[in-house]
Formats: sequence, C-alpha cells, structure tokens
Amino acid sequence: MKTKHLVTYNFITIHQDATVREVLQSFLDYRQDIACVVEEKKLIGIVTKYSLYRWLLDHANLEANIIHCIKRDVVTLLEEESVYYAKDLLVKENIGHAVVLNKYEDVVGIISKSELIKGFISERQNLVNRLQTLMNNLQESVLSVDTHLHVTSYNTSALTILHKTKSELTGQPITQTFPQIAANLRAVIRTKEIIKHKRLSIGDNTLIASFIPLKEWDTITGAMVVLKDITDFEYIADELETTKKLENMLDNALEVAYDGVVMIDNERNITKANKEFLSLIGISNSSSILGTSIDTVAPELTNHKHTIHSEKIVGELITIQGKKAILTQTPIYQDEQQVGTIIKLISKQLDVWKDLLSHLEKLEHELTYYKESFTAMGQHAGPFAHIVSKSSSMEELKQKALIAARSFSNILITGKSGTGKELIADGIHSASGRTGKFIKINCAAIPEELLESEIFGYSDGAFTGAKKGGKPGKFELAHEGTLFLDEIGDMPMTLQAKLLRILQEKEFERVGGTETIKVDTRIIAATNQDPAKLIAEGTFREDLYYRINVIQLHIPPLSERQEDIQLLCDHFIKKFNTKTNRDVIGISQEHLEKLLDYEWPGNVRQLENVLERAYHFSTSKWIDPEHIVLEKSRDPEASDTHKPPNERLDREKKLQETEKNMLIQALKNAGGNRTKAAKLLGMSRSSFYNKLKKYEVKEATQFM
Ligand SMILES: Nc1ncnc2c1ncn2[C@@H]1O[C@H](COP(=O)(O)OP(=O)(O)OP(=O)(O)O)[C@@H](O)[C@H]1O
Repeated sequence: MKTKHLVTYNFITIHQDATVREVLQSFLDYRQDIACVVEEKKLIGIVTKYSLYRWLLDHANLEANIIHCIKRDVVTLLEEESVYYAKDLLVKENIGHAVVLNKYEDVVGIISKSELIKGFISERQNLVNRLQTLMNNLQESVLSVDTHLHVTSYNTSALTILHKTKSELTGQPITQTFPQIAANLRAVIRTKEIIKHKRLSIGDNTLIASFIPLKEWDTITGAMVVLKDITDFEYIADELETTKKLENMLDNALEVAYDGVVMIDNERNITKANKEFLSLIGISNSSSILGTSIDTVAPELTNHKHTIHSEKIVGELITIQGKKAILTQTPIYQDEQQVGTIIKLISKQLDVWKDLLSHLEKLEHELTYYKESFTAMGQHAGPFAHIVSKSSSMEELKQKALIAARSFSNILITGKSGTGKELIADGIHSASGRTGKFIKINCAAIPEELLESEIFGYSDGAFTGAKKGGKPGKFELAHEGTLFLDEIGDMPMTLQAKLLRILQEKEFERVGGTETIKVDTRIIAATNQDPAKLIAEGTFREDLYYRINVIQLHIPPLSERQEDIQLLCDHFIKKFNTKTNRDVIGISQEHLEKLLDYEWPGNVRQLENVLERAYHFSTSKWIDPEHIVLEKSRDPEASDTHKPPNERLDREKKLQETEKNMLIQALKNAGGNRTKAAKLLGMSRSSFYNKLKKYEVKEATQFM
C-alpha cells in the first residue's frame, strides 16, 4: 500500500496573506486541524490549530496575518512512498500529520496518523481474508490449536481429511479425537521447535504432517499442523515400483533373447531395442536410436511399412544389412488400443535352423518309410519285404508269389525289363523252404554255343578247352534249390527240347557225358517278351511253355503303379545314403511330379539309375531336380492301340530309330562297354544285347 492510498485530498490550502480569523473559520468549516500554506501549488509551510491557539493567547488579534503562525520546516512525503515509510516517519518525527507531495513537489494532500491506522486495519483485514482464502484453497490441510490444544482455526481441506464438521472442530480439544496429532502439537508448543514430515495414519489414509509453533511477540500462543494426504502417492509409488520392476524384467528378457527385438510406438519411433538388434544394424548403443524413426534406423524394414504397424506377421524373410532374417511382428495393445509394435528378427544361425528342419524332415521321411516297410512286412511274408511297393497290383502279386513259393510247381514270371522279376524269383526261393541254392542264368546274355554247357554242365574232355574233370551245370548247382532261367524267351530251340525233357523226367546228362544225373531243381523262368507272341512266331515251344507256365506271375510296368514311385525313391535314396554315408533327404513333392508323369520304359531299374545319377550330382540335402535326367523316348514296346494303323506304324518306326540311336549313343558314351551302356539306359544286360541284335548294331569295339 502506498501513501497516496491513505491521503486526505480534502484538505485546507491558504495563502500566506490570510488572517487568523479566516484560517480559524476554515478549520471550523472543514473540521480540520491543519492547513497548508501554498503559493502556486508549492508548499510554503503549515498552520496548525495549536499554533493559532498559541498566537491568540499571546496577541488576541484575530485580524492579524497568519504569517507569524506558519511552521516552515514541514515534514513532507511523496505520494508514491509506502505507508510503512509514512508510519515510520510520523512515529520518528512524533507528528500527527505529514504533507503529501507529488513527483513535481506540488501539494496533493495530507496524511494523518488516524488515516494510517485505518489503512493498516483494513490492510490487516485484507490479509486475514486472503490468508483464509489461501488456506481454504490449499491442497494441504491446516489446523491450529491454542496452548491447551483447543482448535482455533482450520481450513476446509482439514475438515475433509479429518472427517469432521466445523462444529466438531471449532474450539474443541483434539487430545481424544486425534491423539497422534495432539502429541506432536504438544511437543512443538513445549520445545518451540518445528517437527517436519512426520508420517501418520488416520483411518485408511496415510498422512505426512509438519508441526509448527505459533508465536505472538515471542510468546507461544499455540501450534499449527500442516497435513498432506499421501495415500494416492503411495499407491502410485507402489505402481511405479512395480512398473519399474517389470520394465527391468522386460529389459533383461530382451537382452537374453537370442533374436533381435525392437519395439516401436504408433509414430514408428523406437522405444526399445536389444543388443542383438543393435548388432544387426551395426550400432553399439541404444541411446542413439531411442526415439528415432525405425525407417531411418533400419530402412530395410520400410518395405514392410504397410504391414509393420497393425498386422501380425509371422516368419517373413527379409534382408537387413545384407543379412537374411526372419521377421515376426506383433502389435501391442493396451485397453484395446494399439500402443505400438514389437518386431522380432531371427538372423542368427539360420543355417542351423535350416539344417535342423531338413533333418526333421528327413526323420519324418524315414519314419514314414519304416512305417510303410513295417506295415508291408506285417502284411506279407518276410521274403518279399525287400520288394518295395504299396500298389494293390504289387501287393496282390506278392500274396500270389507267397502261395506259389509254397507249392512245388514251376513258375513263369512275366513283365517288362526292370520290373523286378528276379527280385520276385529270389523271394519265391526264400519263401519256398528249399534247402538248395538260388541259381540264376540269363539265357540272353550267354552266347548260344556256351549256354547248353552252362545249364547242363559238361563232362571231362567234352570239348577242347573244357575243364579237367568236367563242370557241373546250373541245374546241378541248383539241386534242391531253385534255378532261375531269366529271358527264357531267348533260349535256343534245341535247348528248349532238352529243358522240356528234364522238366518231365527230372534227369539229364552233362554235355559230352553219359552218366544220367537226377536232380530235384525247381524252375522259375522269366521273360520280358510276350510268350504267346513267341509261340506264334515259332521261337518258343508251346509244350515247354505249358510245362513252365504252371503258375504265372505278371509284374505290371512301373507306369501302371505310380503309387510305388515315391516309396521306391525313398528306398533307393536310403540305400545310397547307407553306401555313401551322406544324409540326402529325398525328392521334394514338387519335383516328384516330374517322376510320376514319366513313362519309365526301363521301369524300376531305370528309376534306380536315374536317381543314382541325380544323387551323386546333387550337392544339397535334397535331390536337385536339374540332375534328374529323363530320356525323352517311349518304350517302343508300349502299345499305342488308339492310333490309326498307318500312324502307328510310322510312329513305331520313328521310335525304333530313336531307340537304335540311343543304343549307339549309349555305347559311345560307355566307350564300347555294353554293361555300362545298358546301365546308362537303365536296361538289363540281356535286354540291351537283344536290342543290339534286333537293330543290328555293329561290333561294340567300334565305339571304343
Ligand atoms: N519293387 C522293388 N523294390 C525294390 N527294388 C526293386 C523293385 N523292383 C525292382 N527293383 C530293383 O530294380 C532292379 C531291376 O530289378 P530286376 O533285375 O529284378 O528286374 P527284372 O524284371 O528281372 O529285369 P530284367 O528283365 O531286365 O532282367 C534291381 O536293382 C532291383 O533290385
């Protein structure tokens, strides 16, 4: 407050020519005790009631000029001075009034002690009001007591926190109601010392209280307590503590994670990143990227921007800093609102994963293979367990072969080259229980002049160059066993007659011998030609055919039992793995189609050869499809009955030409070696020889 606020502007100004009477009259009119003598607004001095009294007592002249009553050393004040300064000045000078001047030193008014007192009283009231307002609006609760601990004042917050009404508090002692507060207030009154931040419990609330002594002129008149409810803070602090702990746990979990993990907010700014992620992007410290856009930090992820926010992505392959990584992302939700996204990048040891997966796949394959083999073994007799198949035609055939094996009849096995005739014959022998050996002879592979002695043996000196003491033939060797006459359709007619005799009489003589040899040999014959056609062409004896064909087993070509192909592939690859100690898994489903669509003129043998080649050339865990080389020819023997005769003949001619060229090419590639050339084409040696004969391919030596 300034002096100008308490100035009396309604004051008496007089000229120094004024008389005592005039001035006294003004005092009476204005009920004032002082008049300012001014000249052009400037103060000359003052005339007070007492100075006039004194003049009148001495001179008793009302008409005298007041000049003699003027007090010239007047205490003045500037209107901008504070009222405190004004008060101090009046006290110091021991005067009741002071003249107030403006900044131009013009007289503006008078300030009196009584005005000052009124001003201070109203100022005090203002302060009290402001204090009360302040107290009522404080968040803290305030309560004061006198020295007897009776409540003298409080604010509204105190009523709330202490759960009391005004009448329950005003003037009431608090010793009973709030003993904790009372004890501390008592201590403060006694010691006159402040007690700060004391933790108290009132009801369910936790409070922090400060106790302050109240003094008046150095005398303790009571004490005050300031209370702050920290129940909510404590709860928040607990929450914060828990959140902090959780965050620590999360940080630790992220650090131990094997994969790169980065979290972004809805603005795509990074909120967290673990070490693995930092090493992926080539940064050592996360502080440099926190709060930065992921698009700046890892632009490789920008391609996935459209998906990176709200979508869940599992296992997308990306390249980051030149390294392959698998990206998985999950949006983070809070109260059903997305608050960010967590992105996981698996880049470490992807090869290990790949190997692990292929290993698993391989194990699965093996399991399937063994399951199927096991089922096959369970369903069929052991002797045929090595014949891999699941087609119904082959399953029936194996059943039939088992029955045939237990009989004593001769058996004729028909089927195209490479279908597994020898395999079946061998199985029949094993299942037959015959104690002798399984002896095989290929009638097409042995020159005609040697075949007889091979089958029947020869006696000492039978021909020039014959072994001394003679040599037993296959018939004798297969005594009490089985003689497998492969390619019987190629047996010369002379031998066919001799064979017929043995089959009827069970005895024979060696070539050049006279001794009759009795044998108990079971015959299993096989041919890849059509016996009826051979008989019709006159190259095969009908009577022999009936002798042999007691039981006929026909093996269907591989193209008619596609279901067996995958099983056979697995079987052969496993076989190769065992031989080479490699771990090739097999052929992927997609490339298997190529094998299923093929006609397989060389049947299972060709399949095995094709796979063997591809196996050796493949460098990965899977058979590389580019190494699966399938000849583009068809089996010339395969019928084409739905075509018109002319077209069929043309086609047959073309096929024969192609086949002849293939034979020549194979011989060239094999350096003239017929066995190798036959293998290259996936044919048996005997079929290969037959075809050479058929197409009159000249001496093999010319291909060397
Ligand atoms: N079902 C099968 N399971 C396993 N291997 C088979 C099967 N069929 C054939 N093979 C294999 O295919 C190859 C040819 O079989 P096999 O020699 O028995 O046929 P083939 O019909 O006698 O042939 P050819 O008439 O040319 O003499 C052999 O290596 C044999 O082990």
